[in-house]
Amino acid sequence: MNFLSDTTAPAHPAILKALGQANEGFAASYGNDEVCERVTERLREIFETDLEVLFTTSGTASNALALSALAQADSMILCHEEAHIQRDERGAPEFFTRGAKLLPLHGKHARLRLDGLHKALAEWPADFVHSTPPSVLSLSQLNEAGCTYAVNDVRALALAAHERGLFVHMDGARFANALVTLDVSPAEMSWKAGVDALCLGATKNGAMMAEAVILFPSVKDRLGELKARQKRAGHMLPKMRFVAAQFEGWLANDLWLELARKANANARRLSEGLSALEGASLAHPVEGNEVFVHLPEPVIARLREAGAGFYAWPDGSARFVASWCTTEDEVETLLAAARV
Ligand SMILES: Cc1ncc(COP(=O)(O)O)c(C=O)c1O
Ligand SMILES: C[C@@H](O)[C@H](N)C(=O)O
Repeated sequence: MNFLSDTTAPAHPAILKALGQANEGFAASYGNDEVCERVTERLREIFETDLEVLFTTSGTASNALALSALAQADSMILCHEEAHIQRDERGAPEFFTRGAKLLPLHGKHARLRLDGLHKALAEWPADFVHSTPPSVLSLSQLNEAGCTYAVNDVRALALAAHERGLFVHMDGARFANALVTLDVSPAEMSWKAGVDALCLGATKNGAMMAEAVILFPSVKDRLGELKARQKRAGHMLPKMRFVAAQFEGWLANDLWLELARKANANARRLSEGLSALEGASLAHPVEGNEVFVHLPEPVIARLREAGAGFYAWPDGSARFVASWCTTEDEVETLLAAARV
Protein backbone atom coordinates (compact mmCIF):
# COMPACT_ATOMS: atom_id res chain seq x y z
CA MET A 1 0.00 0.00 0.00
CA ASN A 2 2.48 2.66 -1.16
CA PHE A 3 0.82 6.07 -1.31
CA LEU A 4 3.96 8.01 -0.35
CA SER A 5 4.49 9.67 -3.69
CA ASP A 6 4.26 9.04 -7.41
CA THR A 7 8.01 9.66 -7.35
CA THR A 8 8.38 6.16 -5.88
CA ALA A 9 6.50 4.37 -8.66
CA PRO A 10 8.23 2.15 -11.21
CA ALA A 11 8.45 3.13 -14.87
CA HIS A 12 5.64 1.96 -17.12
CA PRO A 13 6.58 -1.00 -19.40
CA ALA A 14 5.87 1.06 -22.52
CA ILE A 15 8.49 3.57 -21.40
CA LEU A 16 11.06 0.82 -20.95
CA LYS A 17 10.14 -0.56 -24.39
CA ALA A 18 10.65 2.90 -25.93
CA LEU A 19 14.07 3.07 -24.25
CA GLY A 20 15.00 -0.26 -25.80
CA GLN A 21 13.87 0.90 -29.21
CA ALA A 22 16.02 4.04 -28.87
CA ASN A 23 19.02 1.91 -28.03
CA GLU A 24 19.71 0.96 -31.62
CA GLY A 25 23.19 1.92 -32.83
CA PHE A 26 24.84 5.31 -32.67
CA ALA A 27 23.13 8.66 -32.44
CA ALA A 28 24.12 12.31 -32.24
CA SER A 29 24.67 13.46 -28.68
CA TYR A 30 23.64 16.36 -26.40
CA GLY A 31 20.09 16.54 -27.76
CA ASN A 32 20.95 16.66 -31.45
CA ASP A 33 19.62 13.17 -32.17
CA GLU A 34 16.59 12.05 -34.13
CA VAL A 35 14.63 10.98 -31.07
CA CYS A 36 14.85 14.46 -29.56
CA GLU A 37 13.85 15.87 -32.92
CA ARG A 38 10.83 13.56 -33.22
CA VAL A 39 9.63 14.33 -29.69
CA THR A 40 10.05 18.06 -30.25
CA GLU A 41 7.83 17.80 -33.32
CA ARG A 42 5.32 15.67 -31.41
CA LEU A 43 5.15 18.24 -28.61
CA ARG A 44 4.61 20.98 -31.22
CA GLU A 45 1.64 18.99 -32.53
CA ILE A 46 0.24 18.32 -29.05
CA PHE A 47 0.60 21.94 -27.90
CA GLU A 48 -0.39 23.31 -31.32
CA THR A 49 2.45 25.81 -31.47
CA ASP A 50 6.04 26.23 -32.60
CA LEU A 51 7.65 25.60 -29.23
CA GLU A 52 11.21 24.77 -28.27
CA VAL A 53 12.06 22.08 -25.73
CA LEU A 54 15.00 20.88 -23.66
CA PHE A 55 14.98 17.60 -21.80
CA THR A 56 16.12 17.13 -18.21
CA THR A 57 15.90 14.40 -15.62
CA SER A 58 14.32 16.06 -12.60
CA GLY A 59 11.56 18.54 -11.94
CA THR A 60 13.81 20.63 -9.75
CA ALA A 61 16.38 20.95 -12.54
CA SER A 62 13.61 21.86 -14.98
CA ASN A 63 12.17 24.53 -12.73
CA ALA A 64 15.54 26.02 -11.84
CA LEU A 65 16.74 26.04 -15.45
CA ALA A 66 13.51 27.51 -16.78
CA LEU A 67 13.56 30.25 -14.15
CA SER A 68 17.23 30.96 -14.83
CA ALA A 69 16.37 31.74 -18.45
CA LEU A 70 13.51 34.07 -17.48
CA ALA A 71 14.55 35.86 -14.28
CA GLN A 72 17.38 38.38 -13.91
CA ALA A 73 19.70 37.75 -10.98
CA ASP A 74 18.53 40.91 -9.17
CA SER A 75 14.84 40.26 -9.69
CA MET A 76 12.03 38.47 -7.90
CA ILE A 77 10.00 35.38 -8.66
CA LEU A 78 6.46 35.45 -7.28
CA CYS A 79 5.10 32.05 -6.22
CA HIS A 80 2.80 30.43 -3.70
CA GLU A 81 4.15 29.91 -0.18
CA GLU A 82 3.70 26.15 -0.63
CA ALA A 83 5.29 26.09 -4.08
CA HIS A 84 7.80 23.34 -4.69
CA ILE A 85 10.31 25.93 -5.87
CA GLN A 86 9.87 27.67 -2.52
CA ARG A 87 9.75 24.74 -0.15
CA ASP A 88 11.36 21.70 -1.73
CA GLU A 89 14.21 22.66 -4.05
CA ARG A 90 16.84 23.76 -1.47
CA GLY A 91 17.47 27.04 -3.19
CA ALA A 92 18.02 25.61 -6.67
CA PRO A 93 15.98 28.38 -8.33
CA GLU A 94 17.88 31.01 -6.37
CA PHE A 95 21.18 29.31 -7.23
CA PHE A 96 20.51 28.80 -10.92
CA THR A 97 19.21 32.36 -11.34
CA ARG A 98 22.35 33.60 -9.51
CA GLY A 99 20.39 35.13 -6.72
CA ALA A 100 16.82 35.95 -7.71
CA LYS A 101 14.52 36.27 -4.71
CA LEU A 102 11.40 34.16 -4.32
CA LEU A 103 8.41 35.99 -2.88
CA PRO A 104 5.96 33.46 -1.40
CA LEU A 105 2.30 34.52 -1.54
CA HIS A 106 -0.63 33.17 0.43
CA GLY A 107 -3.72 31.51 -1.02
CA LYS A 108 -6.11 28.76 0.03
CA HIS A 109 -5.54 25.28 -1.39
CA ALA A 110 -2.05 26.40 -2.53
CA ARG A 111 -3.60 28.54 -5.22
CA LEU A 112 -2.23 32.01 -5.98
CA ARG A 113 -4.93 34.68 -5.66
CA LEU A 114 -5.33 37.48 -8.19
CA ASP A 115 -5.82 40.10 -5.47
CA GLY A 116 -2.69 38.82 -3.72
CA LEU A 117 -0.74 39.11 -6.96
CA HIS A 118 -1.94 42.67 -7.55
CA LYS A 119 -1.00 43.57 -3.96
CA ALA A 120 2.48 42.11 -4.35
CA LEU A 121 3.03 43.88 -7.68
CA ALA A 122 1.97 47.16 -6.07
CA GLU A 123 4.32 46.65 -3.13
CA TRP A 124 7.33 45.79 -5.28
CA PRO A 125 7.67 48.52 -7.94
CA ALA A 126 9.96 48.00 -10.90
CA ASP A 127 11.59 51.43 -10.76
CA PHE A 128 12.73 51.88 -7.14
CA VAL A 129 16.44 51.23 -6.81
CA HIS A 130 16.13 49.86 -3.28
CA SER A 131 13.40 47.41 -4.26
CA THR A 132 13.72 44.04 -6.05
CA PRO A 133 11.64 44.14 -9.23
CA PRO A 134 9.40 41.13 -9.93
CA SER A 135 10.31 39.37 -13.18
CA VAL A 136 8.48 36.01 -13.13
CA LEU A 137 5.21 34.64 -11.84
CA SER A 138 5.46 30.90 -11.14
CA LEU A 139 2.43 28.65 -10.59
CA SER A 140 2.10 24.88 -10.31
CA GLN A 141 -0.52 22.98 -12.29
CA LEU A 142 -1.42 20.49 -10.60
CA ASN A 143 -0.42 22.48 -7.54
CA GLU A 144 1.16 21.38 -4.26
CA ALA A 145 -2.26 20.84 -2.62
CA GLY A 146 -3.32 18.54 -5.44
CA CYS A 147 -5.59 21.26 -6.79
CA THR A 148 -5.97 22.74 -10.25
CA TYR A 149 -6.22 26.30 -11.51
CA ALA A 150 -9.17 26.85 -13.83
CA VAL A 151 -7.95 28.02 -17.24
CA ASN A 152 -9.62 31.39 -16.73
CA ASP A 153 -7.76 31.81 -13.45
CA VAL A 154 -4.44 31.05 -15.13
CA ARG A 155 -5.38 33.56 -17.82
CA ALA A 156 -6.23 36.26 -15.28
CA LEU A 157 -3.03 35.72 -13.29
CA ALA A 158 -0.95 35.70 -16.47
CA LEU A 159 -2.59 38.88 -17.75
CA ALA A 160 -1.79 40.69 -14.49
CA ALA A 161 1.78 39.41 -14.68
CA HIS A 162 2.26 40.37 -18.33
CA GLU A 163 0.80 43.84 -17.76
CA ARG A 164 3.75 44.39 -15.41
CA GLY A 165 6.25 42.86 -17.78
CA LEU A 166 6.63 39.56 -15.90
CA PHE A 167 7.06 36.20 -17.57
CA VAL A 168 4.84 33.29 -16.52
CA HIS A 169 6.37 29.93 -15.57
CA MET A 170 4.26 26.84 -14.96
CA ASP A 171 5.58 23.98 -12.85
CA GLY A 172 3.89 21.06 -14.60
CA ALA A 173 5.41 18.19 -12.64
CA ARG A 174 1.84 16.78 -12.67
CA PHE A 175 0.54 18.66 -15.73
CA ALA A 176 -1.21 15.58 -17.14
CA ASN A 177 -3.13 15.01 -13.89
CA ALA A 178 -4.51 18.54 -14.06
CA LEU A 179 -5.15 18.33 -17.80
CA VAL A 180 -7.43 15.31 -17.61
CA THR A 181 -9.32 16.76 -14.66
CA LEU A 182 -9.99 20.06 -16.43
CA ASP A 183 -10.65 18.28 -19.73
CA VAL A 184 -9.05 21.03 -21.79
CA SER A 185 -6.32 20.96 -24.42
CA PRO A 186 -2.62 21.26 -23.50
CA ALA A 187 -2.54 24.53 -25.43
CA GLU A 188 -5.57 25.94 -23.59
CA MET A 189 -4.01 25.09 -20.21
CA SER A 190 -0.65 26.61 -21.09
CA TRP A 191 0.37 29.17 -23.73
CA LYS A 192 -3.18 30.12 -24.75
CA ALA A 193 -3.76 31.05 -21.10
CA GLY A 194 -0.57 33.13 -21.05
CA VAL A 195 2.09 30.68 -19.89
CA ASP A 196 5.50 31.48 -21.37
CA ALA A 197 7.51 28.48 -20.13
CA LEU A 198 6.22 25.09 -19.00
CA CYS A 199 8.11 22.41 -17.10
CA LEU A 200 6.31 19.28 -18.29
CA GLY A 201 6.83 16.33 -15.98
CA ALA A 202 6.68 12.71 -17.07
CA THR A 203 8.65 11.21 -14.17
CA LYS A 204 5.68 11.17 -11.78
CA ASN A 205 3.34 9.76 -14.37
CA GLY A 206 5.04 6.64 -15.70
CA ALA A 207 8.48 7.70 -16.94
CA MET A 208 11.78 6.63 -15.40
CA MET A 209 13.30 10.12 -15.25
CA ALA A 210 12.04 12.49 -17.92
CA GLU A 211 11.17 16.14 -17.72
CA ALA A 212 10.90 18.80 -20.41
CA VAL A 213 11.47 22.53 -20.29
CA ILE A 214 9.16 23.95 -22.94
CA LEU A 215 9.62 27.48 -24.22
CA PHE A 216 6.55 28.78 -26.00
CA PRO A 217 6.97 31.30 -28.86
CA SER A 218 6.77 34.28 -26.50
CA VAL A 219 10.13 33.31 -24.95
CA LYS A 220 11.78 31.24 -27.68
CA ASP A 221 14.48 33.88 -27.87
CA ARG A 222 15.69 32.56 -24.49
CA LEU A 223 16.58 29.14 -25.96
CA GLY A 224 20.27 29.93 -26.41
CA GLU A 225 20.58 31.18 -22.84
CA LEU A 226 18.65 28.16 -21.55
CA LYS A 227 20.96 25.77 -23.41
CA ALA A 228 24.01 27.54 -22.01
CA ARG A 229 22.70 27.20 -18.48
CA GLN A 230 21.69 23.60 -19.08
CA LYS A 231 25.28 22.84 -20.12
CA ARG A 232 26.81 24.81 -17.26
CA ALA A 233 24.57 23.00 -14.79
CA GLY A 234 25.66 19.63 -16.11
CA HIS A 235 22.19 18.80 -17.42
CA MET A 236 23.03 18.65 -21.14
CA LEU A 237 23.19 14.88 -21.18
CA PRO A 238 25.45 13.22 -23.79
CA LYS A 239 22.86 10.52 -24.51
CA MET A 240 19.80 12.78 -24.38
CA ARG A 241 18.01 10.38 -26.73
CA PHE A 242 17.23 8.18 -23.73
CA VAL A 243 15.33 10.98 -22.00
CA ALA A 244 13.49 11.92 -25.18
CA ALA A 245 12.66 8.24 -25.80
CA GLN A 246 10.79 8.16 -22.51
CA PHE A 247 8.66 11.06 -23.72
CA GLU A 248 8.14 9.27 -27.04
CA GLY A 249 6.74 6.24 -25.21
CA TRP A 250 4.79 8.43 -22.77
CA LEU A 251 3.10 10.49 -25.46
CA ALA A 252 2.39 7.57 -27.80
CA ASN A 253 -1.30 6.61 -28.05
CA ASP A 254 -2.09 9.16 -25.32
CA LEU A 255 -0.53 6.91 -22.69
CA TRP A 256 0.27 10.01 -20.61
CA LEU A 257 -3.43 10.87 -20.40
CA GLU A 258 -4.50 7.29 -19.73
CA LEU A 259 -2.05 6.96 -16.82
CA ALA A 260 -3.10 10.31 -15.36
CA ARG A 261 -6.79 9.35 -15.55
CA LYS A 262 -6.08 6.05 -13.79
CA ALA A 263 -4.09 7.68 -11.00
CA ASN A 264 -6.71 10.40 -10.56
CA ALA A 265 -9.55 7.84 -10.43
CA ASN A 266 -7.85 5.91 -7.65
CA ALA A 267 -7.18 9.12 -5.74
CA ARG A 268 -10.89 9.92 -5.98
CA ARG A 269 -11.79 6.43 -4.74
CA LEU A 270 -9.40 6.81 -1.85
CA SER A 271 -10.66 10.28 -0.93
CA GLU A 272 -14.30 9.13 -0.95
CA GLY A 273 -13.49 6.23 1.36
CA LEU A 274 -11.25 8.16 3.75
CA SER A 275 -13.44 11.26 3.99
CA ALA A 276 -16.42 9.03 4.90
CA LEU A 277 -14.64 7.90 8.08
CA GLU A 278 -15.93 9.41 11.33
CA GLY A 279 -13.81 12.41 12.29
CA ALA A 280 -12.09 12.62 8.90
CA SER A 281 -12.12 15.69 6.65
CA LEU A 282 -10.43 16.58 3.38
CA ALA A 283 -7.86 19.38 3.67
CA HIS A 284 -8.20 20.23 -0.04
CA PRO A 285 -10.45 19.26 -2.95
CA VAL A 286 -9.11 16.22 -4.80
CA GLU A 287 -8.49 17.44 -8.36
CA GLY A 288 -5.62 15.20 -9.38
CA ASN A 289 -3.81 12.18 -8.00
CA GLU A 290 -3.18 13.48 -4.49
CA VAL A 291 -5.38 13.28 -1.37
CA PHE A 292 -4.76 15.52 1.64
CA VAL A 293 -6.98 14.45 4.52
CA HIS A 294 -7.22 15.07 8.27
CA LEU A 295 -7.61 11.70 10.00
CA PRO A 296 -8.21 10.81 13.65
CA GLU A 297 -5.06 9.50 15.37
CA PRO A 298 -6.43 5.95 15.78
CA VAL A 299 -6.95 5.73 12.03
CA ILE A 300 -3.41 6.96 11.39
CA ALA A 301 -2.11 4.37 13.85
CA ARG A 302 -4.10 1.57 12.18
CA LEU A 303 -2.80 2.55 8.75
CA ARG A 304 0.78 2.69 9.97
CA GLU A 305 0.32 -0.67 11.66
CA ALA A 306 -1.00 -2.11 8.39
CA GLY A 307 2.12 -0.87 6.61
CA ALA A 308 0.46 1.88 4.55
CA GLY A 309 2.91 4.40 3.07
CA PHE A 310 1.85 8.06 3.25
CA TYR A 311 3.32 11.36 4.46
CA ALA A 312 2.25 13.41 7.47
CA TRP A 313 1.93 16.86 5.92
CA PRO A 314 3.01 20.16 7.55
CA ASP A 315 -0.60 21.34 7.86
CA GLY A 316 -1.45 18.31 10.02
CA SER A 317 -3.11 16.39 7.21
CA ALA A 318 -1.94 13.10 5.73
CA ARG A 319 -0.96 13.07 2.04
CA PHE A 320 -1.77 10.04 -0.06
CA VAL A 321 -0.58 9.96 -3.68
CA ALA A 322 -1.97 7.53 -6.25
CA SER A 323 0.43 6.70 -9.06
CA TRP A 324 -0.08 5.23 -12.53
CA CYS A 325 0.32 1.73 -11.09
CA THR A 326 -1.89 2.10 -8.01
CA THR A 327 -4.64 -0.52 -8.12
CA GLU A 328 -8.22 -0.49 -6.92
CA ASP A 329 -7.33 -3.44 -4.70
CA GLU A 330 -4.64 -1.37 -2.98
CA VAL A 331 -7.17 1.39 -2.38
CA GLU A 332 -9.71 -1.05 -0.97
CA THR A 333 -7.08 -2.74 1.22
CA LEU A 334 -6.04 0.62 2.67
CA LEU A 335 -9.65 1.62 3.29
CA ALA A 336 -10.33 -1.70 4.98
CA ALA A 337 -7.35 -1.14 7.28
CA ALA A 338 -8.60 2.37 8.05
CA ARG A 339 -12.07 1.14 8.92
CA VAL A 340 -11.37 -1.80 11.24
C1 LIG B 1 4.88 20.26 -7.73
C2 LIG B 1 6.25 19.67 -7.92
N1 LIG B 1 7.13 20.32 -8.70
C3 LIG B 1 8.37 19.88 -8.90
C4 LIG B 1 8.80 18.72 -8.30
C5 LIG B 1 10.26 18.37 -8.46
O1 LIG B 1 10.47 17.19 -8.98
P1 LIG B 1 11.80 16.38 -8.64
O2 LIG B 1 11.51 15.69 -7.35
O3 LIG B 1 11.90 15.49 -9.83
O4 LIG B 1 12.94 17.34 -8.52
C6 LIG B 1 7.91 17.96 -7.50
C7 LIG B 1 8.34 16.68 -6.89
O5 LIG B 1 7.58 15.74 -6.78
C8 LIG B 1 6.62 18.44 -7.29
O6 LIG B 1 5.75 17.80 -6.49
C1 LIG C 1 9.45 16.60 -2.26
C2 LIG C 1 8.10 16.03 -2.47
O1 LIG C 1 7.12 17.01 -2.36
C3 LIG C 1 7.96 15.46 -3.86
N1 LIG C 1 8.04 16.57 -4.80
C4 LIG C 1 6.64 14.74 -3.87
O2 LIG C 1 5.66 15.28 -4.40
O3 LIG C 1 6.58 13.65 -3.34
